[in-house]
Amino acid sequence: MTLPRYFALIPAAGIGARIGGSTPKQYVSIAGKAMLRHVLDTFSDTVAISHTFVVVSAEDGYINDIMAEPPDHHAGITVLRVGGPTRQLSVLNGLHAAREWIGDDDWVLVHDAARPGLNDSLVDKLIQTLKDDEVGGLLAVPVVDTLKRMDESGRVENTVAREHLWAAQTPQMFPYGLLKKALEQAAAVTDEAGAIEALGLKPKLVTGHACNFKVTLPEDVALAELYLKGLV
Ligand SMILES: Nc1ccn([C@@H]2O[C@H](COP(=O)(O)OP(=O)(O)OP(=O)(O)O)[C@@H](O)[C@H]2O)c(=O)n1
Ligand SMILES: C[C@](O)(CO)[C@H](O)COP(=O)(O)O
Repeated sequence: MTLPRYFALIPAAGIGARIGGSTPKQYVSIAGKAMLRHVLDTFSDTVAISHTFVVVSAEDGYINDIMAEPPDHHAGITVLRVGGPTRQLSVLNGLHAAREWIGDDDWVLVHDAARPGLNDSLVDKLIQTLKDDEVGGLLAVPVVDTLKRMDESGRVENTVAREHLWAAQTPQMFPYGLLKKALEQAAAVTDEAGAIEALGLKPKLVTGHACNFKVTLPEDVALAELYLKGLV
């Protein structure tokens, strides 16, 4: 019996509209290197990860420079120029493109290139927690703020009960065959777990960390810099 392997798949085909700027967000330099490079190095440094697939747009003009940078430990990385119009389609296109290398029972860890603060300890924690799980799961953090729903005039509609509410992070880790089927069948979802839930399954929540936040808005770059320089 062969043991399941663990593959990383990095959707990195966005344009970073909310952060602005001329450079796609995943290539913005933070603490001396591009966000995507931080992510690729984390998975390269994670012993359990057999190989990493990074999904970029067909016209991406940055990835070749990233892959050319030393140290040359990019042997375990394959660039897939199959990015789609949505994150969901970029991930699904990547799964299809990688089908020769990944078995249905192998695990796929999908991680946003926009979360450069991920570290190998969090990846190992996710793998160790889920490796015998029937479904898979995701890193997430419990909501600690009181949540308000806004009405059309910009005022509070109501307060949303925050008990049992968690903010999803990535990686989100599922068996290749299940994940591919779920994403093929799902209507528009903003994360892999949503597609799995649509099958009637319940992904497991694994506590992540604030350092693994998604760089989305301009002010997020400075915070990511602090984390990646070890200043917080
Ligand atoms: N069509 C898309 C859209 C997003 N992503 C990736 O999905 C991750 C999370 O998406 P997000 O933070 O929304 O990035 P962008 O879509 O680039 O940002 P924005 O929504 O502000 O344009 C990012 O690594 C992004 O590159 C992708 O691969 N393909
Ligand atoms: C996958 C994700 O990071 C989980 O919180 C989030 O859904 C991505 O959303 P985005 O709008 O594509 O950044």
